[in-house]
Parts: sequence; C-alpha cells; structure tokens
Amino acid sequence: MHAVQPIPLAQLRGVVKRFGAVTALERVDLELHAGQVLALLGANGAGKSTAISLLLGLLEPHEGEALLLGSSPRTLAARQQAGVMLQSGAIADTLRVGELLDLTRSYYPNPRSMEECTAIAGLEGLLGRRYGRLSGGQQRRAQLALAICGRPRVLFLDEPTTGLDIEVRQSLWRGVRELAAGGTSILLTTHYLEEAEVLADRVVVLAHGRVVADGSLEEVRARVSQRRIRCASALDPAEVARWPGVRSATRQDGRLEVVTDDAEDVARRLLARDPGLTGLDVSRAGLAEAFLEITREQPSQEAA
Ligand SMILES: Nc1ncnc2c1ncn2[C@@H]1O[C@H](COP(=O)(O)OP(=O)(O)OP(=O)(O)O)[C@@H](O)[C@H]1O
Repeated sequence: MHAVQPIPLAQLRGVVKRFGAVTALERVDLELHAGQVLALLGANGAGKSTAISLLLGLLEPHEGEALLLGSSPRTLAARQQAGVMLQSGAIADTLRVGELLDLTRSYYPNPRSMEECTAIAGLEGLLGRRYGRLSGGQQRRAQLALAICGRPRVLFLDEPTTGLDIEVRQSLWRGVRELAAGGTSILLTTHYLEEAEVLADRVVVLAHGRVVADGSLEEVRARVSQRRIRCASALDPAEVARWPGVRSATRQDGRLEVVTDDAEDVARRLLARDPGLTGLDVSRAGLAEAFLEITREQPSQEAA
C-alpha cells in the first residue's frame, strides 16, 4: 500500500512563463509543504516575483500549472487561506492602520484579533496613524499585519525586508518566526542570505528562471566543497593566496582568512610554515558562498 502524500500548500509544476522574448521561468517545479518556511533565493531578475505571482493567480503560466492548496489560485477558497505581502501593494494611504486592519479582518471568516496582529507584526502605538504617513519600516509592519490577519495557512512574503535597517528586519523576523512556530507555512523571497539562514528550513535557488538548488539549508551548503580557515598568523595573505587549492586569502580584523577546497592540506601547510600560528578555526562555507558558487555555474540565457 502506498502512503498518501499530503497535497503541497503551494506548487508549481513544470511551469514556463515568458514575457515577450524573456523567459522568466523555464520548467520550474516548486513545492511548499505544511509547516515549512521556504526561502526562494536568486539574483535580480531570477524569476522569484514571477513565481509568487503565478502561485497567487496574478499571472497565468504558458506551460505547466500553478496550484494553491491543490486548486487553481484563482478560487476564492484557496485565496482565503493565503496571506500575501508583495513588494508593491496598493494600500489606501489616507486610512489609519487600525481602520485598514479592521476592514481587512472583516473579509475573513475567522480573523486574528487586533491584539494578536499588533503583537506579531510589532505595530504597537501605530494603529491610530495614517498609513501614508508611516516610515518604510512601519509600512512593512502594517503590511505584515494585513497579510496575517485572515489567519492564513500559507503566507507569501516577497522581499519582506528589502531596504530596511537591521533592527526593523530583526523585528519582522521575530514575527515571521512566531507565525512559523504557530504552524503557518511560509514562502519568502529574499536577496539577503542571512534572512534565509535565520528563517528558512528549505531553500530553492533560482538562476535565470531555472531551479539550480532545492533542499535544506544544510544540503545546499553541502553542495559547496569550500571551507573557510581562520587563524592568527603572521603569514602574508598574498603568498598564501598562491598556494594550490586556495581560492582566496585575506586579512580580516587582524586574522588570516583562507577559503579553500582542500582544508586539510592547507591547514597542514599553514601550521608547517608558521610555528607561531594560533586560534585555528575551520568552518564550512555559509549560504552566501554556496549561493554564489551554484549561481556562477549557470550561464545566462543570453550567454548560452
Ligand atoms: N510584467 C513583465 N513584463 C516584462 N518582463 C517581465 C515582467 N515581469 C518580470 N519580467 C522579467 O522576467 C524576469 C524575472 O523577473 P522577476 O521580477 O520574477 O525576478 P525577481 O527574481 O523577482 O527579481 P528581483 O529580485 O529584482 O525582484 C526578468 O527578466 C524581468 O525583467
């Protein structure tokens, strides 16, 4: 007997999307399952927003299909269970945040309370303010409150923290983590690898409209053989950079930092060349290096 596979909350199956001569997505498969926080990563123009728009039924694929809770994203039942924070949302500037939230809550059968929305989105003290007069970070918080007030099962966040300072980003991250802990499934797009590392348990990397990596953070990191060696050493980084197997060698905050594909050999050589070396630390490359390496392997359409 076969185990019944749960239906993905959001799914792209073999999707092709073109804008004139530009192929924004080329046979993309993507699945968001219950309880997951999935980060969709990619450089500018990789196709992230297009993927979200298809999952929300704002665009139609040329080939393949986009499904939200197993149905067309255009059905009301599916849309009512999805919350959305897009890069540019048309929100009435003159209404106060509390009025906007009340209005939006009224569209849903079982909305979150004002208090809960306010606490998750960090909107304390802002309910009486007009939306158009809020700062960029405050507007993002209000948008998050509007996106979650219908108690969505699945939440789409398109670059939720782009352009925000680190304090506001961290406050939004707290809200997103709280939602995830409460069982909301989340698909977020981001340029900030740090954001994916903090929030996501799965990562899909898009490059020129194709999926080039799909897995847990650990799996995507493991695609990269590079290790980073840090130590206190008087060796000249320019000399170390010429050793076999060394990709780069620099001095960072007074410490020698070496990125290499061959950590053991390079560590042995460092110790042999500098008997005074201390504080040796070897770590796996972060998501940033993995991302760069994976996307570098992909030629662009134009170059292909
Ligand atoms: N409405 C449109 N008309 C024409 N081309 C479009 C349209 N929307 C997207 N594109 C093109 O499709 C490709 C993918 O764009 P998309 O906005 O999905 O990328 P993205 O990964 O979200 O980028 P960014 O990080 O800059 O937001 C780009 O080449 C873009 O120029």
